[in-house]
Amino acid sequence: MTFTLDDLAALIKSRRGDSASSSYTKQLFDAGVPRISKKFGEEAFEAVIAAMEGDDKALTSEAADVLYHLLVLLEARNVALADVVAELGRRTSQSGLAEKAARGAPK
Ligand SMILES: N=c1c2ncn([C@@H]3O[C@H](COP(=O)(O)OP(=O)(O)OP(=O)(O)O)[C@@H](O)[C@H]3O)c2ncn1[C@@H]1O[C@H](COP(=O)(O)O)[C@@H](O)[C@H]1O
Repeated sequence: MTFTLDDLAALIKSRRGDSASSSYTKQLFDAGVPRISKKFGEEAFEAVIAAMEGDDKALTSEAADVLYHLLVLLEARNVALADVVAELGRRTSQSGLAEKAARGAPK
């Protein structure tokens, strides 16, 4: 079975109401949006460093950290992953229309 970002988002959501303090995710929620945002920024910076150094193994690992912390941040702000994906979908269809217009296709 394939593991998806939706699966991870659901797992993160379930940790929010968890009473187990051993959960890193729960600790992040308890620390609040500023702390989660800072972690997200740090992980993004580490991904940038890995990319600049051409270290693809490290980039893969840091990218996983980035995605995980982004999902925690979205959940903390009650922004649904589905809404982010829908926004990406809108941009894709808009760029599709722009490409057709550039080729002179009728709208
Ligand atoms: N995908 C992740 C994931 N990626 C990264 N991390 C944690 O993010 C942290 C990364 O921060 P750092 O590398 O800076 O490590 P650190 O120094 O310990 O962190 P800080 O002291 O700076 O907070 C580490 O503690 C990692 O364990 C994650 N923690 C959890 N998950 C997922 O969330 C699920 C639930 O985890 P728990 O909430 O811990 O049960 C897990 O099963 C995983 O699927």
